[in-house]
Amino acid sequence: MRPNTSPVALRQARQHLLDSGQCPSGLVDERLARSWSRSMAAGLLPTGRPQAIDHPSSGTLRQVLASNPELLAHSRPVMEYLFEQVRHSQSVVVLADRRGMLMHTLGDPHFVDKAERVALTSGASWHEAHRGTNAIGTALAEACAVEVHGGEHFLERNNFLTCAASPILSATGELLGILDISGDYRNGHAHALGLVSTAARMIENRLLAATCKRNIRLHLHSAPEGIGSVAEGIVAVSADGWIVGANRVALAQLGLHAGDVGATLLERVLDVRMDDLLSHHKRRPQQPQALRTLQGALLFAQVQMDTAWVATPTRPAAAAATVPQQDALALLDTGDTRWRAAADKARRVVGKPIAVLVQGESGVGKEVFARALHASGPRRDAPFVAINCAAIPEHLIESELFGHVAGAFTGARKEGHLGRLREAHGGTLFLDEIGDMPLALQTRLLRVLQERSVTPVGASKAVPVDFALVCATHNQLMQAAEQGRFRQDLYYRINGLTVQLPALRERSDFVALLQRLLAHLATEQGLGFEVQVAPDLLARLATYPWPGNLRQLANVLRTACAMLAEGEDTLGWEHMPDDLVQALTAAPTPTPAQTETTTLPIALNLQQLSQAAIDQALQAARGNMSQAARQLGISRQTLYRKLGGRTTH
Ligand SMILES: Nc1ncnc2c1ncn2[C@@H]1O[C@H](COP(=O)(O)OP(=O)(O)OP(=O)(O)O)[C@@H](O)[C@H]1O
Repeated sequence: MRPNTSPVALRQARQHLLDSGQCPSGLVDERLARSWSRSMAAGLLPTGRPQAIDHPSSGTLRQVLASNPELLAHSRPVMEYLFEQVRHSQSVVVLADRRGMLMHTLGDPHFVDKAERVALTSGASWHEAHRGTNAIGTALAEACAVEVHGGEHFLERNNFLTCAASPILSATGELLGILDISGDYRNGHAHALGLVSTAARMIENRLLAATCKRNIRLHLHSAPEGIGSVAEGIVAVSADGWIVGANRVALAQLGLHAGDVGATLLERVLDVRMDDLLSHHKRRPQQPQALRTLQGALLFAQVQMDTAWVATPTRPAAAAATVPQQDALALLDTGDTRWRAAADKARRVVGKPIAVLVQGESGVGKEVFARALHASGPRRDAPFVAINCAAIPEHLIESELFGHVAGAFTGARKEGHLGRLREAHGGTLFLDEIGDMPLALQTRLLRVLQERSVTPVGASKAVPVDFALVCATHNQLMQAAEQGRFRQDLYYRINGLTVQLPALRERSDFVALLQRLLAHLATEQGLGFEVQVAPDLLARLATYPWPGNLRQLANVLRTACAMLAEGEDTLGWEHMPDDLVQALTAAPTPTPAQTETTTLPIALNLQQLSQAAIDQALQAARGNMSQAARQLGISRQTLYRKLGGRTTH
């Protein structure tokens, strides 16, 4: 496995293996020792036969071939080229799937016993568990290129072979299969490992170009002449700048790992903006651009893209039109600093191709926020399409989102269905409770976001779509992604910018918010006067934890306003629902200041009341902030905020 394992050491190691059934330490390369150990753990004996497994039926083989069409199609021409290089060394060139099953072989294995020839035909398994250490099985197990010579094979019956194999990876780093050269160990090709590794790179590059044909591709090399060679890096980028595919060279050039694909913006690793990259390409399509990686290395880049795709108008006129700006978010701002910070952040990306993820507890106003964001941006005259991923039955989500052609499945609408994603074309798609989307649909959604096109259920052609994406979740998506319940690449994709909306109990603008809600309700219910709240009730409402957040508060106030009798303009305890009254009165006894019923303007009144309540709680808790906050029913942070510049002990 390693050229410097001496024949003597190998012989000793094999003897040890035969005598003791143990893998000797220190005599052979570590990778070989690991592989021998795995072979023994699989129940194989060096002098024994391969693990008895049936040669698969032709149906099973057909299935395996049918599930790897792209891999086979792009491997065949490269295998032919490779075979030409090794023709005189009596070798076969083999392609195996990701489980080690041979899918395609080239060359006549006359160096193999007649009885053994079947082992080198399509359908045979060269998984380590079946045939012990061998280049295909070990390359799969170690996920890297390996060479296995003669006596390094675990089974003695394979000691006449020399094999070199390299994994073939997808554009996103997934292991697709193994390319291998096997021959008689006395005639083995001196450069088999280099050849097979280069050929595997060629297949990977062809696959990348095919699977990412809808994306912008950057061919990278440290010298302009290197572009187009097998040593070039290739990175596929979506229209909004996300890296959606890369070959191994590109990963190394950009300092990335396979796991970063789908989760990294190009401009985070290359010092260039997408607009500049594309405008240079438009002006001088044949001339490579000199770029710097963020580590400072110089790379030349040549852009390639499918012109038919790029020429597709992706943004309808309505969205592109310059309409006077209006700041709908500002209309929701009632002074809370955390809410305002979230709005400021979101405002900066509105109109740009950056997905926004709104996080916050249920009822904090995530959808209201997303609508305001849409209304503040250049797409405001186009649709805002809201989908609650948790509310649609799982079996309907697919057609609901992606649409279907007429009669695509039993129960499908006769006339077909456009699908919510296409309804959002030009506008904003709001995916609420995105964390509840089934995993299979996450994969389809990711594809839509990468390719910017939708294939309706039952349709054969993709339709371009263009929308701004805003997602919302009340749970920790990052955690869900770490636990495998949510696709990490989708998580990074929808999380161009995260904004966290504070829970109502954490907000410092309760009174202003309440006044705005009351003003809104007064208009909604045609009251014709300003609604007040009795100060003792207000003091209680302000310190209540509001588990249902703004939704709960808005509902309570809506019902209360509707209950105001003729001539009444002040909400009191009698207008509150019984369960809320119970919860409010179960809280700590109000301070004397809180029980005052003056008719001072609400804001001033509350300020005085809450300062008095805070002072009293702090006194009772002897300055212990956590205890005081608990008593007041607010968070420690809120208490600190409410104290503002005041010093505490
Ligand atoms: N800024 C606001 N002004 C007035 N009412 C609001 C505001 N934000 C939210 N509400 C009220 O709260 C209700 C819930 O808001 P929204 O649906 O946006 O919350 P959400 O965080 O998306 O909830 P969920 O997580 O349950 O989907 C709204 O229907 C509205 O009555």
